[in-house]
Amino acid sequence: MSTDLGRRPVRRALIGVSDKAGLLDLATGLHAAGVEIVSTGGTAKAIADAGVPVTPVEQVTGFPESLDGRVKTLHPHVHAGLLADQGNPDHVEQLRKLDIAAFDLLVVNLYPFAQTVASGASFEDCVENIDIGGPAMVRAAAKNHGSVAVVVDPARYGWVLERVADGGFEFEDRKRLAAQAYAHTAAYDTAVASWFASAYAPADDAGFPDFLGATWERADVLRYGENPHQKAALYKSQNPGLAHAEQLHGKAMSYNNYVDTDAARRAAYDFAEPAVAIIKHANPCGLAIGVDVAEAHRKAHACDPVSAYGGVIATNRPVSREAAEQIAEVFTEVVLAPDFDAEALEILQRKKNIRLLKLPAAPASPIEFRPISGGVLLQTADAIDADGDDPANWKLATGAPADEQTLRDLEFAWRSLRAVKSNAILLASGGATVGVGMGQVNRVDSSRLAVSRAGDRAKGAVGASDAFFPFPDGLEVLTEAGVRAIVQPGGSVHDPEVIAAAEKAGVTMYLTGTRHFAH
Ligand SMILES: NC(=O)c1ncn([C@@H]2O[C@H](COP(=O)(O)O)[C@@H](O)[C@H]2O)c1NC=O
Repeated sequence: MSTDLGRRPVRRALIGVSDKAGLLDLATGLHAAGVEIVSTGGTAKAIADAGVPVTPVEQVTGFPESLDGRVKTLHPHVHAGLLADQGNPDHVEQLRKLDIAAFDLLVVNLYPFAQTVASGASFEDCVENIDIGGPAMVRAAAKNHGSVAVVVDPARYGWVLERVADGGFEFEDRKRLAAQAYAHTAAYDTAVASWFASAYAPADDAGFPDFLGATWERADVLRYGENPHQKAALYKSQNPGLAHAEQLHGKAMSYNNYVDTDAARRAAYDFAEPAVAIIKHANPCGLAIGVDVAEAHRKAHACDPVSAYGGVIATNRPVSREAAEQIAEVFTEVVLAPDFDAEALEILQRKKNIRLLKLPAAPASPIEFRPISGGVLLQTADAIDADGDDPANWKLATGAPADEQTLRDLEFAWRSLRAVKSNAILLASGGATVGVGMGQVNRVDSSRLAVSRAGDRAKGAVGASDAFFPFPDGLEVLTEAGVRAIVQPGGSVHDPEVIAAAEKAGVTMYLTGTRHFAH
């Protein structure tokens, strides 16, 4: 039971920290407030070196720190001092008889396990960096939050000193600290368990581990969800990505802004050349590459200026003044970029309603998750690096080999398809989309949509299809509109008829052998 003992003064603190940042200020402040400090080896040394009195934990346990630090605090004199309920007279009496002094405050941060793994350290070094004694103390103190305040976050040290000076922690403070402490040890254990499971993932199960753990921390509560009657929040993981973007300007991001911006980020960051993606409802209404962001934006915007209104823009290069001036002319919800030139920022900041996000390019996660009811699906990410993504490996099924510019457009169209929800048909010209058909339940309708969006621009454009044409009809919609070269995976039982239709229309058609569905 955790008795509500109200505000409790801090008389005795136990400190054992791997990350020594802020330690000396904390120890100095605690000492000045009359708190007795007990510490583990390295921590005690750092405190003593700064001239602050400290009791080594060995003096409390009467046992030397041993086994290369594997046993320091794992002792009844420490754990009874952390677990005794000060509101329980029997506990207090037992401590007195055992001659054990209680702790009022525990400050711990754990061995840097995740950082050690990330550094590429050996398996043995990673194992050695699994903290055992630290989590045991944190969990003990958190359980006993009625009596003990537990601090795992160095960012809280200043607040800790304020509280100590103010007569101690309130019960509500200790409860909140305990919740944070359990979240901390849970995240730590999850990282260890996931790493271990991955290290021993059975090779005959394609390397998928038996256990998969992930933890998220709430970063924001959003105004509402996909619709105004839905509640929503943003949680961050440890992995890089949109959830970690820095917002430089504008109103708070909405749920739909996040969904669209993530789609835009994925589309734009797929290209090596300066690229701009304009996204509405998670699909591109314009995608283009150019010599710079401004040109790419002009071309992407021209694809479908009507739909681009209220869109979300992502680019893979810093936004220039010229690009910012263009963007400022169109009502835009979000602009995401690795950076913004100073003048660009000034121009866009004049727009009250635009949100500006800065997010450096980071390697895309090699694994994709999709929650389903009762579980989650995992797959390796659909990167553009399969053999079939290299035009050198494409098979010319019919027509004359494409000239250099046409081949470049086909390659652009093929790469851009990944950003389009299936069934995807994409028409492109000069490194820009000119008509996109997406999200239809058959390929003919997607073809019609792409052609109708492109209008006259379909004539002479190239076309790409994310999966094979099951019948000639979809392809014929494109060729009748004047599309002159097509790239598609091939592989339908009706390929001969599809190829014959392309031949009859006199177009060039390449088969990639690779498919890029995105549902
Ligand atoms: N084994 C133990 O009894 C033990 N007790 C505390 N620790 C950890 O030792 C670190 C502090 O050690 P030092 O003060 O020696 O730098 C902290 O990260 C703490 O979580 C321990 N180390 C690992 O398990």
